[in-house]
Amino acid sequence: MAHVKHMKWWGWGEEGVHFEFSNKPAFAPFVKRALGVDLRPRERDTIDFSTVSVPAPRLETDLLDTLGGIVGDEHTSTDDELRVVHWAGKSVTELLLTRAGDFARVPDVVVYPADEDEVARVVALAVERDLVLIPFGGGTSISRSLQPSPDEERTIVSLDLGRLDKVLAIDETSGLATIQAGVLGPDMEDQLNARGWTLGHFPDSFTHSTLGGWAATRSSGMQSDKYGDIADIVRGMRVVRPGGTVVLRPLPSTSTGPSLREMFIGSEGRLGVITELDVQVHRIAEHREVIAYMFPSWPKALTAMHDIARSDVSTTFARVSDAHETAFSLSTQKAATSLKKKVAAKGQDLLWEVMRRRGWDTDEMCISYVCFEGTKAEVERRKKTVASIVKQQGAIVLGSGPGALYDQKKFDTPYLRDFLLEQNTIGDVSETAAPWSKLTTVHKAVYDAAQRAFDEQGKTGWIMSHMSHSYHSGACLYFTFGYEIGQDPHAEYAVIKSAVQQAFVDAGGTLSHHHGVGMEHSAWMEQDVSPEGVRLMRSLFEVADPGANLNPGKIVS
Ligand SMILES: Cc1cc2nc3c(=O)[nH]c(=O)nc-3n(C[C@H](O)[C@H](O)[C@H](O)COP(=O)(O)OP(=O)(O)OC[C@H]3O[C@@H](n4cnc5c(N)ncnc54)[C@H](O)[C@@H]3O)c2cc1C
Repeated sequence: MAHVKHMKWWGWGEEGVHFEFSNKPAFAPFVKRALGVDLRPRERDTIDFSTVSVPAPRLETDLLDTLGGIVGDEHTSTDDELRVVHWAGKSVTELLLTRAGDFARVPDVVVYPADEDEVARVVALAVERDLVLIPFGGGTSISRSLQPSPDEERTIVSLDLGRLDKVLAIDETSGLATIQAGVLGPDMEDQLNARGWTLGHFPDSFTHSTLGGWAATRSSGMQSDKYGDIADIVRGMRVVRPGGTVVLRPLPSTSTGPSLREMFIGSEGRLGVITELDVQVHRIAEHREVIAYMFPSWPKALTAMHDIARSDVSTTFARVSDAHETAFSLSTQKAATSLKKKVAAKGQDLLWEVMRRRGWDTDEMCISYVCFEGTKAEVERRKKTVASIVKQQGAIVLGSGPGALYDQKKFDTPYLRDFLLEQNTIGDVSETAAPWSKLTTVHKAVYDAAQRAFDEQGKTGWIMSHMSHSYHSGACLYFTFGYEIGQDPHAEYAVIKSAVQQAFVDAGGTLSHHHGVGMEHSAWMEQDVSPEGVRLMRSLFEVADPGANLNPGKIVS
């Protein structure tokens, strides 16, 4: 079998890695206060695969042989657990269905091509035999862009790109790297770092997602302020389609009609299989620091973030949590065990006391992290400018200690959702982007909508948010919400998630800044890009894929 790393079948990340709260004394009281839930110690470390039953593969034996003839028998599989690993991404809906073994339809076979030629032969076979082909990167989709339609009658092939995992070349003069699409984030960074380069693209899902997946979902990483979204980073690509391969050369810019590059970015497997990308890479920064600041209120914090974005200071990221998310962050602090940590904790208590004396309402304070990269001198200069901007809004500089901690913990949070599910509690996220002039309105509209949805269902719910990913004209607002699961998990989730999504578009935001559309968000597409926009997109998919063989039903139904 192909040596490709996969996440656990029942949740996020690696077996044996969990969110742990026993070493975080403020966490259980916080959850009780916010959600009314009494946390229990974790009862199990894994879920036994034999607790679920998987529909038998539906495929003709000659098809398995034919696929084996293309990629090698050892690179095809009809194994139940592997098919379940490939059946869906990691949205809450999918996690609930997976844990319950509620699989309407799973891929019938998983194939692992070794190169573009094998991908092309599998794509041609899919059209010839009328199969459904779903490209699979790391399986981290959070918008149901992998899950097959429940009533799909045809044989479903999951095309796992995991063996296409190499950095092929670096044009060191231009800072352009040619990289295969199936490489996982950490493997790619290792290969680039070994030659002194970085892509600088770090989504929260970085550890388990792939370059091809990022391009196919129009991803954005936490350092997009400096490195850009994936749409800015990708300069060229190769896309295998039923009729041939589209080759877009790496060009800094071009005026050759509507952009095919833009058309493939975000196409979620519906227009072909991305096999290779040319991406802008950067020399690893000489010096990097993340500095934390505390603001007295959300409006002041947002003003400071906007002032940073419109100043001439280049930050790698600038983000700020609202008061609810700040309270959550503080609740996840570990118990102070060493003398050094005890002194730091005492220092924090004293700082809060000083703030109260200054008239701060500590329930309203908002923590912010700003990252600086460059030479030591550049970083010092930028830190000074940002300090003067944030001080105009009354912020206190907390320094690099909390910033370093944030930097280390940034990829741990995804494990929290599985932990909460075990506690019969939903914790999920929805994100948007809006112009600076509308961010406050969007923030309030989402809070109000979520509260109404919680009230409607008699739930004690919690919502929190941060602002990140700044642009000249606006920024992303990222919301996390939670509540205890009741009688009908899917119906309750639909009400709350829909309320949040609808508030985005009603208040002037987009349905998603970086999670993509899939099946989860397609209901809002007409409101996002207009009915005529959806008609145009649908026509494109119909013409580009008349047999609906390529990941049908995603983005627009
Ligand atoms: C906990 C969590 C945190 C997340 N944080 C972020 C974040 O910070 N930023 C962000 O942008 N996203 C984030 N996501 C969403 C997700 O990680 C992204 O959508 C990511 O880009 C998906 O990459 P993947 O390799 O896992 O793709 P997959 O999930 O395997 O596939 C996603 C879609 O892309 C298609 N696809 C994959 N590879 C190819 C290919 N080579 N050619 C054509 N189509 C392809 C698939 O068919 C599918 O439609 C998060 C998700 C989770 C669960």
